[in-house]
Amino acid sequence: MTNEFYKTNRKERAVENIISVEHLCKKYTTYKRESGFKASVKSFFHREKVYVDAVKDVTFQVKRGDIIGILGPNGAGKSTTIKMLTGTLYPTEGVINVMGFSPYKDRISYVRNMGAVFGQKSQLIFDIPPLDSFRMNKAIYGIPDKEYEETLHTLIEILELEDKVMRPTRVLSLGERMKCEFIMAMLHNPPIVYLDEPTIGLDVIAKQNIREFIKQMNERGTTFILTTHDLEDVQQLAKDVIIINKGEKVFDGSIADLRRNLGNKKVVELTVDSYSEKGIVYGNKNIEIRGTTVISELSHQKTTLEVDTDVISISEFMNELSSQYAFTDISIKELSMETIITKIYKETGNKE
Ligand SMILES: Nc1ncnc2c1ncn2[C@@H]1O[C@H](COP(=O)(O)OP(=O)(O)OP(=O)(O)O)[C@@H](O)[C@H]1O
Repeated sequence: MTNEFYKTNRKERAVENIISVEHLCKKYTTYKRESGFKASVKSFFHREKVYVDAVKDVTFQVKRGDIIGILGPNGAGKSTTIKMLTGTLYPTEGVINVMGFSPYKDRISYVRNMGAVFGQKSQLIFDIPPLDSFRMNKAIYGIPDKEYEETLHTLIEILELEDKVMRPTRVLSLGERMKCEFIMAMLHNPPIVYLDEPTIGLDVIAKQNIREFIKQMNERGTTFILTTHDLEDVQQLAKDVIIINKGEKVFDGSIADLRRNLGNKKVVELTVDSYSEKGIVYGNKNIEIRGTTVISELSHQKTTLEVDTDVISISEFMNELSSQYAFTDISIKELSMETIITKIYKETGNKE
């Protein structure tokens, strides 16, 4: 399977592009440093340059009102892409157009139109209550009093933070703090909000609260660009996904497209009767049903199979299975998102 295989483009919808990225590249320049005192002294006089192609010729568009998930393994170039979109890094090559702004060149006017939440970097001041940090942003963005009061009231209510925003930030839980980060990013009511790992380190309930908030804000019109390693974030939120691997875009489309591109596969979990003469023999990987492969054997009796439904229909598979083997339980599921993403990372990460 070639990388081209994944490059199905998202269908054009009859709404305007809010972000247009053309042939974006970022090359970092660093210096090689060897360890030891002698090498340190030497590097003072001569430093060998090292180039890192973090983003290579990436092109995509985002429609107003979308939630786009940017996925990729560690070091793929996601944060670099987000930093170029927010204007904190300049591209080495290529063009970014966000609502007519060039993020890096028009930084001052652009920041009024976008917000950003970085899961690993706080915008709140630790020793003062979030409310004071919010007031600081009110002043920075020049938000009129009435608008500020209304937006703040709405955000505090949706995020259920009424009794929290007056306590010092340092005493808040991670989940409460993350909700306050969202208020910081959204007080000036930006049409676009960038989220870099917004649910990192949160418990399942806090994650769910944040996801519900993002959904509500999206229904009110905010466009979100989200990078995450949490596939549940993507499944629950993202309308479309862009996958980057080794700096290159390797997929751009919906989650349904992603499944289709991998072929129509189902995962079958079988529990076999170990006492039956017809039972699948433990350790036997040669299940002789066409389009079927054993992907794992959890125990003596539990086996997981992958069935390619382009080769054999599920009813044919069931007929063959029951004529050849005895089983006591069966479940048939879609390929998990994790399996799909792992396959894509592997298949697109191996080339040089
Ligand atoms: N300032 C920098 N100087 C040199 N190389 C850098 C710099 N920042 C990032 N890189 C390199 O660029 C590549 C892409 O990094 P980036 O942080 O964009 O990846 P990522 O997809 O966000 O990864 P992760 O999921 O681990 O956060 C990596 O190889 C990284 O080591």
